[in-house]
Amino acid sequence: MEGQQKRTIDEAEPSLLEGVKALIVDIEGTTTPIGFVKETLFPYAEENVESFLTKRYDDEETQQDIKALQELAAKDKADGVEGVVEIPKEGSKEDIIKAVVDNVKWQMDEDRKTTALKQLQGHIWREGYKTGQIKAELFEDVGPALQQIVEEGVNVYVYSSGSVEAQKLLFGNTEEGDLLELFTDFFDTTIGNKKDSGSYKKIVEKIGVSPEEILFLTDTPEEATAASKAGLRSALVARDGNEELTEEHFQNFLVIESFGELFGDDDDEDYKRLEGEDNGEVDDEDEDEDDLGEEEEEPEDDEGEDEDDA
Ligand SMILES: CSCCC(=O)C(=O)COP(=O)(O)O
Ligand SMILES: [Mg+2]
Repeated sequence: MEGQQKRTIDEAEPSLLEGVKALIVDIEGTTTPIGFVKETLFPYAEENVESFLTKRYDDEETQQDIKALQELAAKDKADGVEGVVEIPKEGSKEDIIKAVVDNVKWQMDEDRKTTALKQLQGHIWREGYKTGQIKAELFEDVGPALQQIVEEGVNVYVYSSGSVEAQKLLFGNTEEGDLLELFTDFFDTTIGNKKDSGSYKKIVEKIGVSPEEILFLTDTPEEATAASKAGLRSALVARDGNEELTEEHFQNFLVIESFGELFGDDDDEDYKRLEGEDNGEVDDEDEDEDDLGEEEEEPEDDEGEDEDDA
């Protein structure tokens, strides 16, 4: 971000959460490193899709996943989508599985965010989380910040292209433990595309507060634009490993590098306590960095105002 005109939140500014009743967070690139999604989740789905389909072919859930992928492939073909891998509606189990696997690999190569692909991926990941092969990574500021936000009475929601089941698996199996209790509800592309403002209008109706009382955090400018068009507040999250934001994005949106920047002066210190930040002035003898659930003692001297560390 060197040389870019960043509209940061300086210490004199009020909390970005001022007047916010609901916070909606994106996952990939916002709460979770893109590297974890691309280097752990996606390879797991790709490597296991064939064995998963073979083992679970007759399950009702798998048959629904296959049907959704068949319908999508037929639609892609009719729409003239380049490179689409067709899936026959009928055929032997082996032929169908082969076509589905090829279609899934093609969609994943294109990083498509289709509901049909995302549903199947979630079902494949379930096994990986259950066996402990997958543990979800979060940026270190996320858990403590969300806990603080919930304690302040703000409801927290997720809106991701990953299926609701995949979202719950992720937040239920993080390296910091099960964080599901922090979230009020989850939304995925069954409500609509994340780049379509209509999706945010539907989410506003479901949440039941006015759009201007909702803050949406995402790494994707087109999603922030769509949310803003629906009347929500939105901010971009710039993380290591994310696509570079342009000068225009910095002009049009507030950009944060850590959820710690959401807090104003008043509650910043509470957040830092939860995060377990050691500024050299805290007696941390009994501190447990991983424990998001317990109150910790007040720092003896809390005048230090460190910058965030994203
Ligand atoms: C449970 S999220 C898995 C990651 C994923 O499949 C994805 O497409 C994430 O997209 P996002 O909308 O969270 O950026
Ligand atoms: Mg994202």
